[in-house]
Amino acid sequence: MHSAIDNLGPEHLQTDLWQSTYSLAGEAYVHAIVEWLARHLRAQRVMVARAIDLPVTRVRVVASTQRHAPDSFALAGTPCELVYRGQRLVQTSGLGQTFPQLCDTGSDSFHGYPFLDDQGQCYGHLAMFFADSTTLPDWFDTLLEPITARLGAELLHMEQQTRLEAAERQLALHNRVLRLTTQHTPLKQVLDTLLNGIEIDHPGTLCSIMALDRTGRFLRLLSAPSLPAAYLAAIDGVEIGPEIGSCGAAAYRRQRVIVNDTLQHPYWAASRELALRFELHSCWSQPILSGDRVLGVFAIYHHLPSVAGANDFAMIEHVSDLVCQVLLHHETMEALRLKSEHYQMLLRHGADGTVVLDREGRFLEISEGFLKQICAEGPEAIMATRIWDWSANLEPSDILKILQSHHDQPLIFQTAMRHVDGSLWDAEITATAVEIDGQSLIWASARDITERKKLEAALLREARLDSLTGVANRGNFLQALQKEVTRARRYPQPLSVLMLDLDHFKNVNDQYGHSTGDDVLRTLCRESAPLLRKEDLMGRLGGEEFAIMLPHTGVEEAAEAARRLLARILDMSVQVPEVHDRIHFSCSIGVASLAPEDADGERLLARADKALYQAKAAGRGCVKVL
Ligand SMILES: Nc1nc2c(ncn2[C@@H]2O[C@H](COP(=O)(O)OP(=O)(O)OP(=O)(O)O)[C@@H](O)[C@H]2O)c(=O)[nH]1
Repeated sequence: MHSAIDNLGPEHLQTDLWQSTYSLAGEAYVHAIVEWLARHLRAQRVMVARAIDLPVTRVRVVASTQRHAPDSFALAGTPCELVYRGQRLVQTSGLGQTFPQLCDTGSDSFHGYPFLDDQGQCYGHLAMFFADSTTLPDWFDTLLEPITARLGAELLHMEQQTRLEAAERQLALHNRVLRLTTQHTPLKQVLDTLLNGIEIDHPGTLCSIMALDRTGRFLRLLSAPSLPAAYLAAIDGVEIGPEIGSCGAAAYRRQRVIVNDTLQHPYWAASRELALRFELHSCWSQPILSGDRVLGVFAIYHHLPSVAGANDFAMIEHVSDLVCQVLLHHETMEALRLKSEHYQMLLRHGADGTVVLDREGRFLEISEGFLKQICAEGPEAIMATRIWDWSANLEPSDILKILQSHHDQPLIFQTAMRHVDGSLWDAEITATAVEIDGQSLIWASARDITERKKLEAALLREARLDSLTGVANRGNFLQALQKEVTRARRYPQPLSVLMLDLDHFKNVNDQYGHSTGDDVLRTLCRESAPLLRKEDLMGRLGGEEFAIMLPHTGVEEAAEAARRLLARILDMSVQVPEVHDRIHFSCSIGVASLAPEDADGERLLARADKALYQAKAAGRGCVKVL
């Protein structure tokens, strides 16, 4: 059967076409042509479509006379598939037999016209379906030629327009994501924004981003705004491997893994149930790489099996590059944040007090530890002071010298510091020159060494004193005597020494016990002390033998002092616990004064010892002078 236009002349049609479309362009023109053809040819269905991607497997319907026509359809098994080989296709009858999937449509005849680009590649087509077998007259082909050329041009223009708009949207999204990233927006929010934008721009897609964890073995979910929560729970923490789904495999292989049909692909063998349950029939995964390092995986899912084309690959690569930048930025910021938190923690909670000072001694930072050390309640009042307000023994000029000197190594020194109430504490200061933000500053830590100092002093004292009696020990006494001999010679000044030895002390020990003997030694020293001047020094030379150094004292004076001391000693007594009685004791004393022939202190001491020997020989309990 011929078509309805046989009754209309080409001139009439040409005029009608011009009237129907002269003011139209773009999509409106395409729609008008489709309607015009359907009306005049009494076609069952007229449609214009364009290729979605290359190679062409699906086409998008741009205009159709069929109500509720799908947005797009797969070419396989349709007469349109043949048009995309680049040639006009006319089947005047028997369409249902040639293309069984069209049986139900009631179409018997098909006329298809390809739109070809410069390389002869078909990028769109015009299709007309007729319920009856239909042949179009040759003159109609001539009439149609400029129409198909214009349709093709409009399609190209629309395509460019669409691409331009998509590129603008992509750029806007890209900028938005980067802006959010630099504004320190939480990572999930940045990635959600990106994936939402992609899903709006690519209807039917569901996106996800997963990060490879520290072990490099497991993927952790970062963002997937549209995928079902139960599915996400199932894949969060998935281990990577050469054939573990799309994402696990992409991360492991460091290559894009495109699974067009999850129910068929071997990588999804173990997850088929999951894919079925959530109707996820395709999954394209792209590893997010920074050099050799895998940061994570970007994935796009579809509810239908979907073949990825060149445009999809370009988009996937663009998105994963962007995500890579976002993740690296986040990683850097996170590392900085941690570092700064560690420093703040050290500054706040370190046992040592820490301050940051400028080179003029002003406080820039004060740690909790330092506030505790100076017993201050808060930093406010302290910030207004200068570091030397807290030093007890350094002048501001000394401190300025330290602050302004250029030292490569930390400067460590001990100094006395003040508490807020003015009392003192000992500090060991470590001052380090640091460069912060281009400014040359001093980072100083103060350790409270008050207790350590006390301990050191006690140890020093112990090392110089006799542990039983508390008077100077032999070494300390001899050292002091030697010093005094030197001084007495230089100025010159008299100097005398008493040698003192308890009489029959062995008997005390034997009779009353060693502890009573100790008590006698302690009593002797303790009760002799008030008789000595500040500059005098008593020392225990050993056992029950003592010496007393009397600076600025001549022999007569010394003998007098010895006699006074002896009289006092004879009065001394100690309690003997067992006998409930006190016992007395006596001693002998030898006196010698520094003479020109005394080579040193020991020599002087030897002469006093000689005098002591004489006192013992003279019956004890007396003073002898040499
Ligand atoms: N309790 C006590 N006894 C000491 C200590 N050091 C030495 N002695 C005793 O002092 C006594 C000294 O005895 P001797 O050297 O015989 O002298 P002495 O008995 O005092 O006799 P003369 O010096 O000759 O009067 C000994 O019994 C020592 O054990 C001490 O730290 N504590």
